[in-house]
Order: sequence, then C-alpha cells, then structure tokens
Amino acid sequence: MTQKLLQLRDVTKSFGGIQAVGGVTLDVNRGEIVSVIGPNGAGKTTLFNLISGVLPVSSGSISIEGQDLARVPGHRYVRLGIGRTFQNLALFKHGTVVDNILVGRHWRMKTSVLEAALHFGRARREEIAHRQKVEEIIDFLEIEHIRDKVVGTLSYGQQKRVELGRALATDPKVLLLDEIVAGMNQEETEDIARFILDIRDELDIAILLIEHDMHLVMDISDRVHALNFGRTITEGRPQEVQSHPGVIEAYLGHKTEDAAPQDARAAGGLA
Ligand SMILES: Nc1ncnc2c1ncn2[C@@H]1O[C@H](COP(=O)(O)OP(=O)(O)OP(=O)(O)O)[C@@H](O)[C@H]1O
Repeated sequence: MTQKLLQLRDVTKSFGGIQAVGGVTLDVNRGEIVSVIGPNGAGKTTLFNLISGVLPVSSGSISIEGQDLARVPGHRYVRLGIGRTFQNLALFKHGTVVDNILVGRHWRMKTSVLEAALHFGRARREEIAHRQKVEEIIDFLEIEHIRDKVVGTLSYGQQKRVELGRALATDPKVLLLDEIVAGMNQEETEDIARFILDIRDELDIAILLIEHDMHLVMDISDRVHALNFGRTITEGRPQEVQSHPGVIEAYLGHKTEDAAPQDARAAGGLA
C-alpha cells in the first residue's frame, strides 16, 4: 500500500492582488504528523481552506490518495477522507456532546432523506452503526462523563475535545487541526498532544497541524513546513526548521504583533 496520502503541488491562491499562498508543494504521508508554521498572515489558514475545499485553488493541484480534487466539489472533500477542526469553535452550543459528534457522521451519511423514507430498515441500521462509532470516539477521547452535557456549558478545553471528536467522526484519512491548543492551559495542551499521537498511532490517521505553540510543534511533529508571505521558507525535521535562518528572520520580522516568536524562542530554537 502506498504511503502517499495528501499531495499539494505548486498550489497558489490569490485574492485580487494579494497572493495568500504562492506555489506551495507539500506532502502528508500515512503515519505522519506534519506541522505548518509561520507568522500571522503567512497563509496557513488559507492553505487549510484550500485543502478542505472551503476555497478553490487559483492554480496548482491537490490530491488525496492520487485522486485530483480539481473536479470534486468542496463539500465532498470530507467524504474522500479530509477532516478538519476550525480556528474558532464551530460547534452547536445547544446540542449535547453526542449530538455534536453525530453531526460528523451525518456529513458522511449515504442515505438521503428520500431513501431514508423508502428504505426505513436500512436507514435505521445505518443510524445504529453511526451511534456505535460515536460511542467509540467518546471512549477514545475519554469524555464519557460529559457525553450528555450541553456543549455550551462545557469548558473551552472540553469543547475543543468535542470538536476533535466531531472531526474524527467523519472518518478522516488525514485530519487538519487548526490551532487546536490555542487558549488551552498546559494540562489541556498535554492531553491534546497525547490524543494527537494516539490518533496517528492507534487510529492510523495522518495529521496536518497549523500551530503557533512551538513546544507542541517541536514535541510531536515528524516534519515541519515553514511559510512566510504565502511561500515555503523551508521544510524538514522540527529541529532543522527551528534553527533555519529564514525561519528565525520571518518570526523576528513580525515581533510586534506575533506571539509565535516568544513561543519559538521559549522552545529554544529562535533565541
Ligand atoms: N478572503 C480574503 N480576502 C482577501 N485577503 C485575504 C483573504 N483571506 C486571507 N487573506 C490575506 O491572505 C494572507 C494570508 O492570510 P491567512 O489568514 O491565510 O494567514 P495565516 O498564516 O493563517 O495568519 P494567522 O496566523 O493570523 O491566522 C493575508 O495577507 C490575508 O490578509
């Protein structure tokens, strides 16, 4: 079985005169955790929006398991195995934890409303299988004790874990995590780091991470891809990227607004 999973080739995205992403080539292989780093405005979120089908590319190609996504409508990317979380929580605050994770299954459901009416038995069996999957995810993320709680009443860290659960419920082959630990305390961050490693190792789901927390990036990434002004500065093992002169310069050039340089220096690489 090929190890190649997600492949970006010379991907570009322009908004009018602004080139948010300029010629990025990046691979995520099976069994890998890859992080995308870069100062504010580097193009990280735009890149995620392209990979998850929220935005169309201006040029270049994105493929998953060799299938070019050019002719696939964006909302179908999830069915091909691209799951994601969002920078700002996008949960149904009035629903329970179970309801929210179940939404992730429904994004994948094969049965339409009409089919459900015509083939009630099959739809029912499908629903039972989906609920079973949700229970497995709840177990995996150790959130049994809050499974029936309304999401809006949960702590931020717990809500992020539910969002992770919902992304897992889409059965991704590659999971995009957008600043998943932003706003979390150290204990919550360590828990998430452990879950990310387990998702890779136990569930065999590759991870692409956008992250400002350099400790997390250095601890768990197999490879790091550094961007600035939409372009790749360098890519490689975490320590190599952290000490790359272009990466240090990119962060120092943004020191007034960006929290990342401090994080990065604290991690020992950009001192
Ligand atoms: N919809 C849009 N229209 C116009 N310009 C945009 C749009 N989205 C992003 N940009 C611009 O593209 C560039 C890259 O933005 P992007 O949000 O992808 O960066 P980022 O690395 O995710 O930043 P941050 O770390 O602050 O989230 C920025 O110059 C931004 O202003």
